[in-house]
Amino acid sequence: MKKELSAIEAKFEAQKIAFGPMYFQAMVAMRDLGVLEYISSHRKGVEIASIIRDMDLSEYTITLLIESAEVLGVVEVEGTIVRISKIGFFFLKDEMTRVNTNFMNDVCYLGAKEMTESFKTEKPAGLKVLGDWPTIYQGLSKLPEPAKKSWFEFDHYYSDNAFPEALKIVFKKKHRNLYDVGGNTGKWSIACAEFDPQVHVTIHDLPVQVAVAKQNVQEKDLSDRISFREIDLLDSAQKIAPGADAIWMSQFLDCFSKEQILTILRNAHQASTADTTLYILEPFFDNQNFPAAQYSLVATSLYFTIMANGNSKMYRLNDMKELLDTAGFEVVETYPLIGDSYHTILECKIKH
Ligand SMILES: C[S@@+](CC[C@H](N)C(=O)[O-])C[C@H]1O[C@@H](n2cnc3c(N)ncnc32)[C@H](O)[C@@H]1O
Repeated sequence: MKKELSAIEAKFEAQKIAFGPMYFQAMVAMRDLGVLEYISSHRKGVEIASIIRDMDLSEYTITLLIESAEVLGVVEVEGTIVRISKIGFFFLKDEMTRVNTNFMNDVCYLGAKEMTESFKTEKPAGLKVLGDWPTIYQGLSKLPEPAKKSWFEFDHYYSDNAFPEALKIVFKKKHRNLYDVGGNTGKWSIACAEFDPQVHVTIHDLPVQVAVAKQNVQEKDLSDRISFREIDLLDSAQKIAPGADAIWMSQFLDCFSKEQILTILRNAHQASTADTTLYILEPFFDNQNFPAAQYSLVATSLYFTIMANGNSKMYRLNDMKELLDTAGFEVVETYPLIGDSYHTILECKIKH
């Protein structure tokens, strides 16, 4: 059973919420000013006076950053010596933490102030700080820097980890014709074309994204193996064409509300026969091995609220299975937490 907190402990926890954004920015500053790296490079610890002497920063800056980091457990201070802690090491060196921090800072931070408004209107009220689009998807390829770099690093970090194992799973079957729905920059489609020399892939995405994917495919000299379909899958009049052996949706359905997911799955259903396999790759937040994964995925849902479209989120595994069932699909195989990733693949067929 969870230990009950004393009133003093609970009040302290509440302050962590109250001041969280300030500490977050202090750690970003400490990282970006190079102070954390400097401390980390002295593994046994370093005199605070030496940091002030060696770095082109004031005593005020160094001492306040160290005081903030000590509160968070990012550094340990003993007398006049400071050293990096295990938490500090992960904040500085761990790739997932770096990608998440930059995503929060460059894409989400300014817009997060519009959280209440976003929930009230179910619109991404924070998105206006990046551009004037109804959802972030119309603006992805035109995001201002550094938001664009951080958005794509975040998206690719998670899907890239899943792709090597996913390729082995998908190509256990021979697929001649594969649709990559929400194909984004074309990474998965290119990986498929390189993995199986006989497969033909069609990227389905919004026009702005298709333009970027086309360029990437041309650069890889794969234009005869990868085609494009400009499509807005929120418009149920725009039908997915029949003829696919496999329909692939990776980190795609979490971009939509449950009602919208049903519309999209029904669209996939009308394009499917008994020979079509639908693959869904998603990081479901309730089947993760590590608490850091669930914590990150729920925060990602809040990004969808304020910046992406105001009504989508990361889902539970069973939510997705129920939506698939309602749309007329059965899950024939579940591949949980494939490879070194947070993703599960649901392999689906139409119900007879
Ligand atoms: C989070 S990205 C996933 C990218 C890729 N599949 C991956 O796993 O990295 C979602 C993709 O869905 C596309 N998308 C969003 N709304 C869409 C819509 N209404 N119709 C078609 N594609 C859409 C976006 O443009 C984007 O490329």
